[in-house]
Amino acid sequence: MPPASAPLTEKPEWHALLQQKQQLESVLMRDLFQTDPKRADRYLIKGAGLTLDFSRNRLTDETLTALSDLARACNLPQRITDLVTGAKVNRTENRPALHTALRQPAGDSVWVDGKDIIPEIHATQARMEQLDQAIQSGTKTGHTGRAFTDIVSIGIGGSFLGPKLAVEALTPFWQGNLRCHFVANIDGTDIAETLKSLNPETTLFLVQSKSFRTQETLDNSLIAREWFLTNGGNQDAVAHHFMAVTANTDEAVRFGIHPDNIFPMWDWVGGRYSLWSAIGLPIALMVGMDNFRALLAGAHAMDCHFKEAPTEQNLPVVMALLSVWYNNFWSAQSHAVLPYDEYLKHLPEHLQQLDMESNGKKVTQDGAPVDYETGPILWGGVGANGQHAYHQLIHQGTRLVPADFVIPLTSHNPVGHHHATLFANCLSQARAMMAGKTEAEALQELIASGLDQNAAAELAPHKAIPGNKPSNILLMAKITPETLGALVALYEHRTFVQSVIWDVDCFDQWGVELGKQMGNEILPRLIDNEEVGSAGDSATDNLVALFRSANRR
Ligand SMILES: O=P(O)(O)OC[C@H]1O[C@](O)(CO)[C@@H](O)[C@@H]1O
Repeated sequence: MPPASAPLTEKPEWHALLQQKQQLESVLMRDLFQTDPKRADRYLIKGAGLTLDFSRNRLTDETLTALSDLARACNLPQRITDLVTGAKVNRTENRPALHTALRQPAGDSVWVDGKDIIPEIHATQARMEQLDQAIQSGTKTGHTGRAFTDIVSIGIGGSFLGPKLAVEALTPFWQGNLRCHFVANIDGTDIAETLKSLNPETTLFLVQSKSFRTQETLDNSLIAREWFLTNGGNQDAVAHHFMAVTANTDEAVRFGIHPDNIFPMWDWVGGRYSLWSAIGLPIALMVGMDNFRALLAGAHAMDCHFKEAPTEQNLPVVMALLSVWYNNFWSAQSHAVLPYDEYLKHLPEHLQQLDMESNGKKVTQDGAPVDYETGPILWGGVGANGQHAYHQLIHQGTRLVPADFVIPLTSHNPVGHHHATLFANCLSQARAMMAGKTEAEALQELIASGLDQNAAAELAPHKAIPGNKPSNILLMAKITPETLGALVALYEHRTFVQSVIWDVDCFDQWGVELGKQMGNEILPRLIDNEEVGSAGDSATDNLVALFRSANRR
């Protein structure tokens, strides 16, 4: 028998799954439902306020057991313990990844380099609460004494996507009359358009950057400060209007942020896992600290479920194993996330960074090239709009696109029959993907509608839908801080479990760095007045020349 550390594709559990795939190739899900009336019940699992219906997948109990065996063979239980106890799971950066600690209650202990980090996390939350209360009560105002009306969060990547998702998703919980704006892009339009509607006297800027070295964030913050100074502000007043969240306090102070206005981040929090830290300030200020704590509590409930639930009842583990199943055994190239809730419209964007920056890797933890596919392309958008766009490809295209439908049972906006209609749309899409329509059924329908045999036979192949397309449905009672926290934590753990199976470091992102480095080399060639040498290739040089002539001053 190969040792436990055998490469993934040499493990017997991998081969068992290859056999499963062969057995299931000609099996139709619609038949599985027909022969097993308990299928829907068996594949409905719950945790942390979320319900996962994974019955519409190409699997049987045997497959599920084989997937669980693979997880055990990859040491998943130990790897989960390592994650939550602060082992250095980010091996290439020699760091723990302790986003779970950010949502642990006071009184718990998690140790990093001999120091319990929980007290510092809660002290930071207390500072966030003070700021929230001071803004709400009017004791913290702009430099002229006027109450803040607008918050501008300047950050990108993980310092942007998570807070933006949560602020939008929790719109029904917004307090007071504060408005929140996000600026991320280095396209000047982003900051310019945002500033147009703002009054410098009543605007608070949050510079959000773990490293405080990210060009987009620093350049946008400089423009914001310049705008503030040229529109009635002054150097002393900057301290009233600019705050930062960063792990690099020295740089933030050098930039001009007052030390009292800096909230800490820690190198043991990955950017894309950071909305639970002070990077979540825009959320806390918009929905209040009680709701922010409820968000943390929802995520913590999912952490407990993740640590404690048996593999086949464990929501993130099952979802991750299903992703591996389709990615590695059925050649699915992508995965769709389809939130059937307007408030969750930014979920796919956040998950794109979470999943693709984490698992877009091509070497194992030991640096050996993988001989299997790793992270799929994650995409999606809000339902039912997608039904009138890309669902056609899911139903009748040549590619296999497993999908997650995410839908609350009740709506914050119960207008007319809208929510029932939305729910019906969601169920019908999942059912159509699963059951499809055979050519014989299409033919029968066409003849019944009055078409003659020949015309019906001609049309039937176009109307036949193959079905057998897998999907999950994730439900929650309503979108609340708790259920949102659980949902986002669920996907974080799903991402981690996939990385454990694929044996990749899901907490680094070296690929992003090369583009940043090259960008820094190209920029002077675009803006310096004197002649510049080659950027290294003629294609880049040609376009540098075009840009220079178009922007000659
Ligand atoms: O918070 P920072 O340091 O500005 O980084 C922003 C983002 O840039 C990245 O390093 C690369 O995109 C992300 O991982 C991170 O969330």
